[in-house]
Amino acid sequence: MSQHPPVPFAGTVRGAGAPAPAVPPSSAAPGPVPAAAAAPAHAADPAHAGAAVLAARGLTKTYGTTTALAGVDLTVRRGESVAIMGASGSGKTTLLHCLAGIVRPDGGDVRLATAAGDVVVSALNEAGRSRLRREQFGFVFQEGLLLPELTALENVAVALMLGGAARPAAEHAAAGWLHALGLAGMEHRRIGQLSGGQAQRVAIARAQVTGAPVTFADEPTGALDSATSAEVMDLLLGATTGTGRTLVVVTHDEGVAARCTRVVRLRDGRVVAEHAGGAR
Ligand SMILES: Nc1ncnc2c1ncn2[C@@H]1O[C@H](COP(=O)(O)OP(=O)(O)OP(=O)(O)O)[C@@H](O)[C@H]1O
Repeated sequence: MSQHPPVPFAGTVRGAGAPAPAVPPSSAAPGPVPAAAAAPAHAADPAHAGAAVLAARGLTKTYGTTTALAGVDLTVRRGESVAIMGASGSGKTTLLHCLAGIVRPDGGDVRLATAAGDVVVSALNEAGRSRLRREQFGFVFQEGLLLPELTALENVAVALMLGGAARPAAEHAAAGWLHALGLAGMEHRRIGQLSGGQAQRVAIARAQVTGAPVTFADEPTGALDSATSAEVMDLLLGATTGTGRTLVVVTHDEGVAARCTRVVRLRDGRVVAEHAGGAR
């Protein structure tokens, strides 16, 4: 994993307008619910439930002489939580990065269904993929994506501000998510002043505040103890599939996979098994 340079929020391409802040899940603790907030219309639309949101066909990726992906087909449906598992080096992170438009595959393609029509993610240039990542995807990684010099509130609000939202509206929406995820009172702490589990909650809030239909998580609980890990997974699932959105999670943890609706197992860059997870 350390060899990847994931920078999901890099780039300065601006969308046509500010993204609408998403509403925290209603089951979460009451809080200052963001005004005029709504997830994208298609995110929880029953008419779209179960429809393919991401489809990868024949994905290949090599690094020098190392084959990371050797022809992967994978369809992810709206509202699913898909766990990608496999031994170290089997290609999990590379697959996640290809699906999310962080790296371009050498061969095959990735298609994303959006409200505006299908997008061939793998055919976009870096600017297009950067914009897509900002508008369509949320990211919860084990490390490195929260900005340590910013507060929890600023880290969440920046996801909206990168899309053009005004600071007050972005901070209002961010506060709603932080409150919903149990971080009321910690809004103004810097990331280094939070525990690992609290920092992951900030990452979840940032991934959800834009209403992104698909969230990608890479070992989101890898650095957490088992009790905190269960809490973070509860919150991550509640914020994504709990509101009709979609989660793709790379994990070594069978406990995390058991919470998902589907498990995909990789070996040597190929899908070798696929089965329902415990959540189905
Ligand atoms: N940027 C890179 N440069 C060179 N080789 C790479 C790069 N990224 C990944 N690889 C190689 O591609 C293969 C797949 O890596 P990947 O990180 O996708 O595996 P993984 O299943 O996520 O592993 P882990 O569980 O250890 O994170 C590995 O052999 C890895 O060393």
